[in-house]
Amino acid sequence: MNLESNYLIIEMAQESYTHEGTLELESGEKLKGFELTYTTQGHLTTAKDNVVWVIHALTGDANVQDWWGGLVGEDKFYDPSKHFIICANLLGSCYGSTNPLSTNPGSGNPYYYDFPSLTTRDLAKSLEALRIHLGITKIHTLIGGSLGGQVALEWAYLLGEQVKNTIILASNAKASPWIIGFNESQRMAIEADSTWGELHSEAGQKGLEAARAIAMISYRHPQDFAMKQSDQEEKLDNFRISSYLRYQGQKLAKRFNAYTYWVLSKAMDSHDIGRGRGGTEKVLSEIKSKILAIGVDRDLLFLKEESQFIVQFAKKGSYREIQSTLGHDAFLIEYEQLQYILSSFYLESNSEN
Ligand SMILES: CC(=O)SCCNC(=O)CCNC(=O)[C@H](O)C(C)(C)COP(=O)(O)OP(=O)(O)OC[C@H]1O[C@@H](n2cnc3c(N)ncnc32)[C@H](O)[C@@H]1OP(=O)(O)O
Ligand SMILES: N[C@@H](CCO)C(=O)O
Repeated sequence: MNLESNYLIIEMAQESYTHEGTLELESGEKLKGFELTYTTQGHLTTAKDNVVWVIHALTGDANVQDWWGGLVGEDKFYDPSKHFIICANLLGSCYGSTNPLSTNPGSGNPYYYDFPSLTTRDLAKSLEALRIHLGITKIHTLIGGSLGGQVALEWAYLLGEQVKNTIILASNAKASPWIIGFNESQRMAIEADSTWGELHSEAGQKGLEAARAIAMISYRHPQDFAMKQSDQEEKLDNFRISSYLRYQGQKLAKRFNAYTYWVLSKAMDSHDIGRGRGGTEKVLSEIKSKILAIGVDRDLLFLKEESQFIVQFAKKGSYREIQSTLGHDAFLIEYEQLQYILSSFYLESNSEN
């Protein structure tokens, strides 16, 4: 794609990047080539200073407007008439990038259970390969929530001066035992599915439904369920929340697979920006970009204190908070607050320059 073109691209373009070389993974395993599907919107200025790179969460994809439409799009906060917006489907994810159902060049069959384990550092490394391929030398804003925030923080460390603003929503610098515990219980649900271990794309799908139901409890706050899922009539069984969680499980299983869920939830567990680099505090203090960490007051999964911890050690860090009964998922839904927080951050940031 020609990033220098003066032709104004407002429409979203979806492309695929093929990395021919071997990706050396943190585990010591190697991925012999990989593909990343990515989208771009808007056009790069001559000064190449308007790149907004968005990183999706666990089950998101490269079509950022589909899942963050209140923030990205025409006349929205990140507007393609001003910004050059890039979003790539994460390595391991099933929305067009190399994942466990892709063909293993070693065997000619899908990887299935032989797909290598990935860390957030590996995910950042694969995005770095795409950045180099696109010739992007400066990222104005790198932004992501949850798993996307973890990958963004990792990448911000690697990028050094090449990123100006890093915005981390409902995320952390190191996976907590609480998060790993939730993910482990979800993987146990997948393992308990008798089809898990079979060699086909549908293996573990019922387990995935249960995994999503468990996850939904961690993505929302009890107040949200009390408001939306309380039964009006007196009941002994068939509660509204039960139907909600079952529905959410089925909804995910229709668009996702258990293999990718396994790989990306493991990547989330692996997250520790300090590993092998002298510790979390040291690494946070070495990140060159400004960091805005946005916590959610009632996030029960990624606690707001974990966001506050990031800015406590970052050299140029600030913290803002979303107030929401939604809990963790608020970063995907509370657009008004997000716009206010982002506007005030850029205003403050620009006045310092
Ligand atoms: C191809 C793709 O989809 S790409 C990937 C899209 N997803 C992502 O990018 C990940 C990020 N997004 C998300 O996680 C989610 O979309 C969120 C958090 C933003 C919103 O979640 P939602 O499920 O839409 O919201 P919510 O929790 O309010 O649930 C609403 C759904 O539950 C249903 N529902 C609500 N209560 C009940 C109940 N008691 N029983 C059964 N169903 C119920 C609603 O009818 C609605 O169904 P619908 O999604 O078919 O319209
Ligand atoms: N609701 C998000 C996960 C929480 O970050 C998703 O499905 O990707």
